[in-house]
Amino acid sequence: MKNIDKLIQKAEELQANGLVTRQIADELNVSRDTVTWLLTRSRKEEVPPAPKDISVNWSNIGKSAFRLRHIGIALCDMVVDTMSKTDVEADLIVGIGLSGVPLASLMADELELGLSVYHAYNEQNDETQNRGAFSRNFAGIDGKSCIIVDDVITTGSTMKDVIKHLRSAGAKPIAVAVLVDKSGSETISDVPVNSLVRIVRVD
Ligand SMILES: O=P(O)(O)OC[C@H]1O[C@H](OP(=O)(O)OP(=O)(O)O)[C@H](O)[C@@H]1O
Repeated sequence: MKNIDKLIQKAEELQANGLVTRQIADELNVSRDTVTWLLTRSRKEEVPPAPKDISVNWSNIGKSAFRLRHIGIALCDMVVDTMSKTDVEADLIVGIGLSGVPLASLMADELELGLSVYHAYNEQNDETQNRGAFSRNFAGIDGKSCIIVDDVITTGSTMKDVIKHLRSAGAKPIAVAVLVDKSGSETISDVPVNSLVRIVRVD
C-alpha cells in the first residue's frame, strides 16, 4: 500500500473513532487542510490539488526511550549553544502534552532544570480555537525563564498559544526546542526556534 493510501486509511479510521479534523491533523502531524483533502479523496469525490504538506512520523524515535534520550541530548546541546550567546539562564523546561512531554522530561533531567507541562486543549465545537493550561502536577511557571519543548511544529499555533500563556502569567519564554519544524520559522512570537530538522519550502 502506498504511503498516501495508508494516510487516507488512518485519517478515515480516526474520523470513524470520533476525532475532529484538528485532532486528526495533530495525530498525523499534517495541516487541517491536508486532513480535509485526505478525507475528500477517500470518498472518491472530485478533489482539488493536494495541499503542500508533509506528514511526519517520528515513531522510530518515540518507541525507544534510549533513542529519545539521545535525541533529547542533541536538542539540549543545540539549546545550550543558542543560550550561550545570550545572558539569559533557563529555569524550566515546558513540555507540550502529549507528545512533547517525554522529550521535555528527558531534557529537564539532562539540563538539571525544573519541568512544567502544558495541556493544549481545543474547543470541542470550534476547531479554530486553541485553549490550554499548565498542569498543577508539575513546576509552576510564574516569573520563570522557560524553554518550550514539543515534537513537531506544523502551523505554529500551539507554540504561539503557549508563548502567549507564559507571557501573560509573567514567565519568560526564551527558547523553543522541537524535533521537526515544518513551519521553517527561525522565531515564533520573537522566541528563537531550535529544531533538529527544519523544513523549508523552496517552491
Ligand atoms: O503547530 P501546530 O499546527 O499547532 O501543531 C503542532 C502540535 O500538534 C501536535 O499536538 P497534538 O495536539 O496532536 O497533541 P499530541 O501531542 O497529543 O499529539 C504536536 O505535538 C504539536 O503540539
